[in-house]
Amino acid sequence: MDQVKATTAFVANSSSHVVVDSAGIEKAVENIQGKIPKIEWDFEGIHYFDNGPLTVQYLFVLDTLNFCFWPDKKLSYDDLASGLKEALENDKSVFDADHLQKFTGLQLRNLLKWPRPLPLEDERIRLLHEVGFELERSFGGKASNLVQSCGRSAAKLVATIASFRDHSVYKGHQIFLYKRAQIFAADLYGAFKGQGYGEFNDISSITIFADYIVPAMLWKLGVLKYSSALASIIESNKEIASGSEEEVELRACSIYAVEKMRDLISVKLGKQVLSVELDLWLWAYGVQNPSLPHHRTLSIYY
Ligand SMILES: Nc1nc2c(c(CN[C@H]3C=C[C@H](O)[C@@H]3O)cn2[C@@H]2O[C@H](COP(=O)(O)O)[C@@H](O)[C@H]2O)c(=O)[nH]1
Repeated sequence: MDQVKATTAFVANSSSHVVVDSAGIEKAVENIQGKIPKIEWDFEGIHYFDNGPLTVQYLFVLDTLNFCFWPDKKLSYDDLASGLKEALENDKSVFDADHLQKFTGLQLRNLLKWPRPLPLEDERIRLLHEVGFELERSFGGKASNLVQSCGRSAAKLVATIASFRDHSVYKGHQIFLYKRAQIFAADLYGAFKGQGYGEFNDISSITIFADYIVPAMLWKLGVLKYSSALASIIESNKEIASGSEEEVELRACSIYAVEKMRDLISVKLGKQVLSVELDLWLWAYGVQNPSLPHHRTLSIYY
């Protein structure tokens, strides 16, 4: 994902609200002491897994909907994953491409057993329809065919589903962040343990997935520093507009900072680590620390 790495580096070098702190990176890497805590994919025990194509369909639907939970104080990513899992266990055809194209908001809510409208529910439905349509049109209805068409390249997979168009224009430059597209590749890699549908020759090209948890964790570690104006917006839970300089900097600087951490780990500790591993570690700690303040943006990307 050279595009993601190059354009987020541009943001980190031009930023006004967020600073990637080299001393913070050095300290964080020193503290790791060569032992990045190994977090298992599905450490939460919430995901569907049958080692076959239906798991790929599940992960594709999951990552189609993997954004914006915070506006509902009770809703979390876990509710989405476990709701989709249960629905699939009850009806193996629930995520067939023709069904995806017909979903209504009420059906999705019922399927997740959620008593009120989901945040950005109309967008969630629009995306399900779009994904169902594209799967049927180009991949015989199956996400597993889409994955196979990419010949074990995570970068090609991300490019193919760049319909999860996650990019912004920042100071006149187009910036690529591709959170849900990259996390789909990482979910396959994690769920299938790097084998079968999860085998990629270029998994090291994937960056972290810039959501609202990882930046908060990097800030807590001292790797990211905020301007005082931005710090007070985040602390007071004030919304930050999607595509604003602040929002792009938070996400892009997170990606850049973790790539720098990888470089430093390689130089100092002689270890090659994947961004996927660093992401899961940072995310798992962040998500288990609900008092950690995070930025709030209404977004279909994360
Ligand atoms: N960077 C990054 N962000 C991730 C994930 C995951 C889940 N990945 C699965 C992979 C292995 C594990 O077993 C996980 O189950 C979700 N998110 C994001 O978090 C936010 C939800 O937070 P809250 O509202 O508190 O539930 C929301 O933006 C969501 O998109 C990740 O791995 N990395």
